[in-house]
Amino acid sequence: MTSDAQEEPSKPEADHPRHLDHTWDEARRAAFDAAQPIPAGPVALELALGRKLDQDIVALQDMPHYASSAMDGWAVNGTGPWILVEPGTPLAPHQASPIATGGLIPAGGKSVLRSESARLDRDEDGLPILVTGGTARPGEPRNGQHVRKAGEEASEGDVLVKAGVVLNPAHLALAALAGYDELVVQGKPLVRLLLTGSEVVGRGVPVPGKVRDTFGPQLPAVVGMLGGIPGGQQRIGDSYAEWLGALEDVVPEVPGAPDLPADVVITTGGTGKSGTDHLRRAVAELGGRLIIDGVAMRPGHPAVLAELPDGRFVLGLPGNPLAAMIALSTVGAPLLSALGHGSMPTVQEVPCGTTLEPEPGRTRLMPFRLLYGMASPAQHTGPGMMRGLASADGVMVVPPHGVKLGELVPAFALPWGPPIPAPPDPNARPKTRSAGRTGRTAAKPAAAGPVDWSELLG
Ligand SMILES: Nc1nc2c(c(=O)[nH]1)N[C@H]1C(S)=C(S)[C@@H](COP(=O)(O)OP(=O)(O)OC[C@H]3O[C@@H](n4cnc5c(N)ncnc54)[C@H](O)[C@@H]3O)O[C@H]1N2
Ligand code: MOO
Repeated sequence: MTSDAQEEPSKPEADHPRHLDHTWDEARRAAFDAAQPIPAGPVALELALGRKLDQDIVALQDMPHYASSAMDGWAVNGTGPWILVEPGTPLAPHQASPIATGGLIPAGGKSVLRSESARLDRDEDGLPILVTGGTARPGEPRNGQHVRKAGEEASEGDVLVKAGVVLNPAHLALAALAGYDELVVQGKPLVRLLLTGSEVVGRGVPVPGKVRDTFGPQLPAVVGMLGGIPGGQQRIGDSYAEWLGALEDVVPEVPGAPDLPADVVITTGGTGKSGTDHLRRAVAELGGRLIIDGVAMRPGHPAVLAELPDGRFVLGLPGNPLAAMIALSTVGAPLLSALGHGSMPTVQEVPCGTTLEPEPGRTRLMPFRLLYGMASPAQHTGPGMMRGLASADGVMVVPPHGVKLGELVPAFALPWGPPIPAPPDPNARPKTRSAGRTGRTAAKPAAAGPVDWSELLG
């Protein structure tokens, strides 16, 4: 937030009750525990892609539900020559009527003669008749030939897709074929974005004092990757009235967004404690409760999680771009996972490629790059930067007591990146050299311990 945006009287930090920040682990746990899985419900077919089916898709009737022609040609009864009758009229033996692919086989129709196997002729009285010809093979049309029988794909009541399946495009097509307009799927959180800051511009190269919005282009995608449904974004300036109005409005009019209340509102900016940072005050005025108010970590320290009386969660991400993504990974990922029936996002271990000195009282979240299997802190990872994260392989969770070169350090993968490879098993026996390989020079002696490669990162 810029100082020219200060409309409200300054509220000194002393006005806010002091509390102890959550540790990084506590914050994750608190966010996960605060949420109940969203119950299953019906969603329109076109919105069901990627959702987990909660109720079997059952054939509502035989599929196909009527016998139809598989070819353009003639529906016929019995053997030819056939007398022509109007399409759709019941066919007596030796009668035929024109039919198109997919057309309903008329009563009495036993088979379909393809147009290229048929020829129109005249009988001795000069009346039009249909005879086989062209490409017709002997015996064509056999009984039932080129007829798609009713119930050939499924009988009424058959299970077409079992509950628990994650719906792909073909499932949706199958459900449509079966006549469904909606499917009952497992709950998933709808997430609206409230991007704040009068200095933030949405397009072009910003002039001094203005910054280009980093959240609009990335947050909807990341919300989706973390198991949420992106539900549109609103932009407001820095006044308290705008903050309060936007949080009060349960179903704001946002172009292209669903006409539904959000489960989570993610705000960006305004998490500080100056007079121009309004998140906490707006939450309090709306009768909400703070679940997390600061995390003992860097960056992302001022992250906030609150719950409003109507059940909406408000996740307050700091305005600094990297700090926001770290806060989203720490608090948002467990929250969205819990709301969407998921488990606590995994944290694994990776060998650290450098020594990181202690920093008592806070966990450092450091984007890293893997070099020779070891995590080396990325460059350009100031709270307002994105360059380091953009090329990172994951984020190290460096404990307050630091970590030594070669030690395992907790780490998590990026929502858009591949999993972090498992560290080598220290109990695995070293591979023996093949006895057949002779005449090679001896390998260089291995380094006594791990090597700090972090200087190589540009
Ligand atoms: N006196 C103190 N000042 C600050 C403290 C502190 O403890 N005492 N904490 C710092 C930390 S840490 C962080 S993080 C930020 C939190 O800032 P806010 O959440 O209040 O956000 P703003 O002040 O509105 O903006 C901060 C920064 O981010 C830029 N910004 C905002 N929105 C966007 C966007 N959509 N795209 C790109 N950049 C954005 C904004 O221009 C500011 O530069 O507070 C520190 N200050
Ligand atoms: O969250 Mo702030 O740096 O810790 O940018």
